[in-house]
Amino acid sequence: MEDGKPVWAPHPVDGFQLGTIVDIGADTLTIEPLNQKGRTFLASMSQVFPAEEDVNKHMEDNCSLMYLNEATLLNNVRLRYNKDHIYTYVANILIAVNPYYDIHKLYGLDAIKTYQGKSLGTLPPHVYAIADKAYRDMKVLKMSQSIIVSGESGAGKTENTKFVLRYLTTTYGSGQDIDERIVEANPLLEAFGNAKTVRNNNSSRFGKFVEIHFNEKNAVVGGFVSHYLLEKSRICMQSNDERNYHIFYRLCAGASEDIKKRLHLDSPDSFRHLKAGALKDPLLDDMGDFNRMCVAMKKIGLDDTEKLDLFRVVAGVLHLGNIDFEETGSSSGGCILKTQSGQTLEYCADLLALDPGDLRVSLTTRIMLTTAGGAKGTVIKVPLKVEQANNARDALAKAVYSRLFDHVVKRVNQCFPFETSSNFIGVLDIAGFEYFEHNSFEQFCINYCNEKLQQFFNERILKEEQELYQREGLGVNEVHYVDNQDCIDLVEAKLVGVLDILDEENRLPQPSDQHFALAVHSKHKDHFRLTVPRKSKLTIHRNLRDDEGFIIRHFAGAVCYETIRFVEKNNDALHMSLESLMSESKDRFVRELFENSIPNKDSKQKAGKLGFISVGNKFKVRVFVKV
Ligand SMILES: Nc1ncnc2c1ncn2[C@@H]1O[C@H](COP(=O)(O)OP(=O)(O)OP(=O)(O)O)[C@@H](O)[C@H]1O
Repeated sequence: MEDGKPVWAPHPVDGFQLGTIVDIGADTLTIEPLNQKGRTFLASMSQVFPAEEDVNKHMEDNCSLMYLNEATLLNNVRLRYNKDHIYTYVANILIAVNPYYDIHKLYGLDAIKTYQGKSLGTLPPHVYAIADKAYRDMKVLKMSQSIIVSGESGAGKTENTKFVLRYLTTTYGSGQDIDERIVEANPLLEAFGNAKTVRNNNSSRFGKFVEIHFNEKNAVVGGFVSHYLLEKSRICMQSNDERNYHIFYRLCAGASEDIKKRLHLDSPDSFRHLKAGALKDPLLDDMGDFNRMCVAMKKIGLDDTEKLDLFRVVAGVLHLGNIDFEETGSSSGGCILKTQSGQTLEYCADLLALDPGDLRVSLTTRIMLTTAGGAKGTVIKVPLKVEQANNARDALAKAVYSRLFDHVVKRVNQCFPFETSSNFIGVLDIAGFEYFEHNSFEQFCINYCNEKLQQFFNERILKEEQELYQREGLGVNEVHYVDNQDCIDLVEAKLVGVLDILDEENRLPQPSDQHFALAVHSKHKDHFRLTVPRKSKLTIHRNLRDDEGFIIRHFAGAVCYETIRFVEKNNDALHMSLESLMSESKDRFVRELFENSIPNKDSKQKAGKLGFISVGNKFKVRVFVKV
């Protein structure tokens, strides 16, 4: 940095501001802002960066900047964004800024044609250029390729994923309607897996990996979607200004009178699972979206019966949520259904083809199998308290809806079948690093996933590239980066990793979130990456006790996780009575949703308690085996 030349110095709102250095201290610099002469301030040396000669000139590739640092990168991206150039490269990585409006001709057919077969960098940065590079690499290297799309909620991940899919299927499709089906599958997935949140009114509440498969001639032959960690808590609870999954409101708004009658549907404010959140959003047109969704369903080959099956289960989940319980007042201490819930129970039983009596019993009692003594294997019905029955009702609603979502994904996959394929291009659309005021199990899994992606990035971009520079004797200065293996081990190591500690807790006769949090602290007392909430910089977290949470120092920052409900959220198993109730539904569609879900009978009898299916470990295996 030279005297008198502009530099970028920290700014509380804009990130950085231009100024000149007027004095140099031991570790600080005195800066005079260019637009506020005479109002100097001190800035730490490590936060002041050299600015480009011409701060108004932008580059298509950040690597072409004379000085590449955080401030010049941000300025370059901002200059370009202001001119509607939302894409910028950093070598072969693409940065995209969400414009929140349709930029004229940016994605049309002409643009698709322009990018076909063109090397990266020969045309303005574009998501199509990345898609084409993946295709050409697949063809030349004869190897499957993957594109990772990452960013915070609302950044534009899903939209860009869709552009990649559209580009590949339009450009390298086989001309059959399979190409169209791959694109048309999105509205269906979004109807069941997206919701309005405070950050995005069409937020994907699940991660997905979409594979486009190609034959030996490198033409599209089919596709396959894998999904990860649908946010189940949303089914029974939303914050004031958020909503449940789109399908619930669309069905209430758009179904014909006949269907509404058959499904006993009313307005959203008559359902407990909807009325806690925002019922409407001025930017969402539930009725129009319902009609568009039906068109998409038809295009991907769903007939009226299949459509009605989906709607029936959605309605069943809504009615289930309206069932209320009250204490019996008897010495058994159990509960019964409130009288006014009788009709709702009938509706629910009708829609899910269950025996109303069995549903009533399954919601208010829990079946236990004895494991010892003379009466080994005897069935005992344990009455549930009101709170336990509420939990059982909600657990059932979540289980039914998430099985339905699994089914939707499975059904979508049947729309673009392929027998064999030579290679695929995969697009991973998964939430970026998350840090809210309250962070729970979902944030924990997402941030663990991002920690793994960061490691992949470190290895692939920083380590391997630098090794290449060294081999070729380029004499490029070494770029230092923080190895995050210790953080990954903290989460996934066998037995002592947080995921295994949590599984261990779930297997205890009386698992508790508090015991789990304490076990995490005791197993990692002096771990650099882990500490207790009272060490947080934020008061809100400092108020948590040691048995209520932990802080993990991630690559992107420290996050305080509140461990309340970690144990519950980590268990995908339903109480045995509810599980068997569903798998004995008189309706084939409902029955099949619960097929293969009953854990091995012997293991259950051995355990003599509720089966356990680990959500955390399922997530760990599924995300990283695929990518
Ligand atoms: N390239 C784009 N052009 C125009 N609008 C866009 C573009 N990218 C995103 N948007 C707008 O921003 C909204 C949010 O984008 P998107 O749903 O892709 O975000 P996301 O990163 O996938 O968020 P989440 O993680 O919450 O699912 C879109 O519904 C769309 O209205």
